[in-house]
Amino acid sequence: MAPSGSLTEREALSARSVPSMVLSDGSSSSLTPPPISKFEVEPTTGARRRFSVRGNAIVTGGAGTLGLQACDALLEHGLEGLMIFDLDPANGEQEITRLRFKFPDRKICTYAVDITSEVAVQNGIEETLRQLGSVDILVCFAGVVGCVDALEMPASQWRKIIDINTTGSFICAQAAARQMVKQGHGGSITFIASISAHRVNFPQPQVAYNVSKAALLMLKSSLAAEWARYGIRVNSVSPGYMDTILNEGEGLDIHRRIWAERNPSGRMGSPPELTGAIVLLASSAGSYMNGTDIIVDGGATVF
Ligand SMILES: NC(=O)c1ccc[n+]([C@@H]2O[C@H](COP(=O)([O-])OP(=O)(O)OC[C@H]3O[C@@H](n4cnc5c(N)ncnc54)[C@H](O)[C@@H]3O)[C@@H](O)[C@H]2O)c1
Ligand SMILES: OC[C@@H](O)C(O)[C@H](O)CO
Repeated sequence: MAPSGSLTEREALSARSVPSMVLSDGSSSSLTPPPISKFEVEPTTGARRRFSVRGNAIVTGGAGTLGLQACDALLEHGLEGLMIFDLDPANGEQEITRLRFKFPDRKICTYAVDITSEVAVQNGIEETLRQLGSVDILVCFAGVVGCVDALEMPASQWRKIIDINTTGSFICAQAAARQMVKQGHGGSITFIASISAHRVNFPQPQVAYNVSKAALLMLKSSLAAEWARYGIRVNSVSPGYMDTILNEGEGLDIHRRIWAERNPSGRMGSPPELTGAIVLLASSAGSYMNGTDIIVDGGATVF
């Protein structure tokens, strides 16, 4: 507790002296710091839990394997309300019911939405506001993969992968950020890229997927630069090969062995192992993280 008459930490931060910058024409300009999100604890406040997640989140692809794990972890760390956007939320019905039992005091909603449609995403934002009252966090898991030799790939398949993984993530980020700007207390946006954004996959050909995820890294940096003035942080997480349905199926057994062998950790990742990075970026512990990418791959990209 601050002694009487002294400034509280937030007051001190708002009242901190604004540095003066001398411009090239000799005049001077004041640098106005962007607002600190009301959901983020100021860096020097030690008493509060640094990894607590506050406010309401939209998780796209939240009915998928990694998205569901992330929802669980965000709720575990204090998330107040959750809206899952997914093409088919029914796919995750059993797990979503389990989350409702595990966190009976939180509001957990779903909305069937194709993230490539601006109208559908905007309708989803409005439904989120009706159900939860605000949009403070967005995590974009919705994505698809396609393993096709580049010489054989029809342009329609290329377009579909780019449209969902890259353009769909942009549409969601733009709609959420517009709402965050209106609310006036910032927010956190996290894209799910991949090690495929950093390295070409081996042995499977995935040109469109690799390009779609690499584009997300530049999208993240560009939006981080544009939206920091509103207190909105934009980051990404790049998972390596995780043990999920996306990486199961006919012919993938040999791939799975190769992916494990080419990894210094000697194995694929388990879905909960991705959640630390997601919670960090959404929580007050990540309050100075903006425009960054966190690789969670067991070391696959060191080679
Ligand atoms: N599993 C991995 O090893 C791995 C590695 C790196 C990156 N990733 C990325 O993580 C994300 C999630 O992967 P996952 O393994 O959980 O896959 P998943 O298939 O289990 O989940 C993806 C979810 O996205 C939804 N979706 C697809 N298209 C959509 C659209 N147009 N609109 C709304 N929702 C849509 C699906 O219905 C599904 O629920 C993907 O973006 C994927 O590229 C996964
Ligand atoms: O790079 C790994 C992932 O992005 C993805 O799971 C994989 O490439 C799908 O086959």
